[in-house]
Amino acid sequence: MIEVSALEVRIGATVAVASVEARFDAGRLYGVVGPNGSGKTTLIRALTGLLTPEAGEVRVEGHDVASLSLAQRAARIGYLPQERTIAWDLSVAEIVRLGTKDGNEAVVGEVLTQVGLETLANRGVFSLSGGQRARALLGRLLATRCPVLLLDEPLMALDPAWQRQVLLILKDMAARGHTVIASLHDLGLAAQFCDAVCVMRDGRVAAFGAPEQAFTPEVLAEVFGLSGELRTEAEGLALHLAARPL
Ligand SMILES: Nc1ncnc2c1ncn2[C@@H]1O[C@H](COP(=O)(O)OP(=O)(O)OP(=O)(O)O)[C@@H](O)[C@H]1O
Repeated sequence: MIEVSALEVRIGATVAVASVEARFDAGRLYGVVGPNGSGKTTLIRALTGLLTPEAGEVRVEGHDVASLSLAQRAARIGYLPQERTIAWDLSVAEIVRLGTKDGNEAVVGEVLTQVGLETLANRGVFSLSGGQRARALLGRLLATRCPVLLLDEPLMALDPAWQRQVLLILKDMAARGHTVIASLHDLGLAAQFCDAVCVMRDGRVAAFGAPEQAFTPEVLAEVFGLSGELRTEAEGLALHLAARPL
């Protein structure tokens, strides 16, 4: 569980996150959404403790994240950064193994299957496609088995089937009791898969709650500049957006 109170983060002269109050419960998948520059990455980095806030507090599993050592944070928080950089040409299995605490081969095998890379386990990551590399890094995160999983744009570079597959994996991790928070740009997928969404606008939380409560026509218009509505259909929630931005 993560509790955020009165959080303000400045980057240089920019107030990137302001007055954020939020609670992210274990066992749920949260989507952090918002236009470019609205503060999603900054919020996620503040939740990891990598950014020191100007004001406010982030409590992870009951502990002020700022008071935790790096090792204590690493035991509690798994983080997939937006930059998918890998410095060395390790094999896919070695990348996933880096996420485990003790090189647990059963976990490595399970995760390789989850991210669909079991047949590429021995391939060097430099020879992978962009989406395969993204899935290898996701595998490293999943292998941590940390109670809190923070993912910055985990669907970036993935094809439509894998975007859905990854959201199903994240839902499954939430069902296993993890607190899962992912920044997402696809509002339709966020509505379909997330238990709750945190809508960011200019560094502030514009709406927070179940997709059907947060994605109102007003929020879609005012925050995203889009005309649309969320409908409940046989398949679940479906977001219908007009082709043209407002
Ligand atoms: N290193 C930096 N120096 C100055 N300003 C920054 C820096 N990093 C971020 N910002 C500013 O902080 C604000 C929030 O940025 P952030 O990256 O958190 O947005 P975001 O919602 O993740 O955007 P995107 O959807 O484009 O990834 C923006 O106004 C951005 O320009």
